[in-house]
Amino acid sequence: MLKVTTLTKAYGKKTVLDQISFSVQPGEIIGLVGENGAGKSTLLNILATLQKPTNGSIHLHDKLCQKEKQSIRKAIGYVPQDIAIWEEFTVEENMIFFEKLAWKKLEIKALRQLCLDMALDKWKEPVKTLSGGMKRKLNLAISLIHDPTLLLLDEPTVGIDLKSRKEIGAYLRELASAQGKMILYTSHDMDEIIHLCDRIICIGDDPFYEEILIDSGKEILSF
Ligand SMILES: Nc1ncnc2c1ncn2[C@@H]1O[C@H](COP(=O)(O)OP(=O)(O)OP(=O)(O)O)[C@@H](O)[C@H]1O
Repeated sequence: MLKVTTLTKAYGKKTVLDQISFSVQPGEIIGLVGENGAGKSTLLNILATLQKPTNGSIHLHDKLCQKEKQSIRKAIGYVPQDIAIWEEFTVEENMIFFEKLAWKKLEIKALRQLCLDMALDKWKEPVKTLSGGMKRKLNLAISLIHDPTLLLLDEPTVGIDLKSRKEIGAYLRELASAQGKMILYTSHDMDEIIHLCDRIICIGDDPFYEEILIDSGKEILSF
């Protein structure tokens, strides 16, 4: 379980995240929404242990993340907004490269299966020839190499076509329900958020998001 308690982040005098508390159970997909600059990426960065909170605590599987950073990182898969893969390498070479950096080792067959699971079959193609959607799928596959229990996805489907979005959504649902992964997911696509997520966290002062989600039937937490 992930437990976030009264988490606050300030940059100088500006408080971006103010006393945020929530928990995530295995198998849950949580949507994070809010206007540009509301603090969604900041929250994901803090959960990924890449930034320190100003106050508050985060526990993952009962371990305090601020204290046990190294072991906590093994349980986290993080896909930032910007695609971070080698353009000149093939899909296969990228997967092998990142497998070498991962703490858990996987056979090539298993690496390939990770890509196939999300309908990415261009194994021998250079990444520079892939579409944006395929690159996002590869980024996601890379984040899964070490079999994390917590997946943090910052706009994983931005700018990609409906079919690829549906494929990624279906795969995330499968990861949550079949493998019990906890997924935190940001998107500006409210239909996608409503369709995919079990619960939704609205960040920021603007009530706009809460208002348009109110009829979704989903549990909404606002901060
Ligand atoms: N290193 C930093 N120093 C100072 N301010 C920062 C820093 N990083 C982010 N901010 C500010 O914190 C606020 C939240 O930024 P963040 O990127 O988390 O928002 P976001 O909700 O992810 O936005 P978007 O939807 O545009 O991706 C913004 O006002 C941003 O300018």
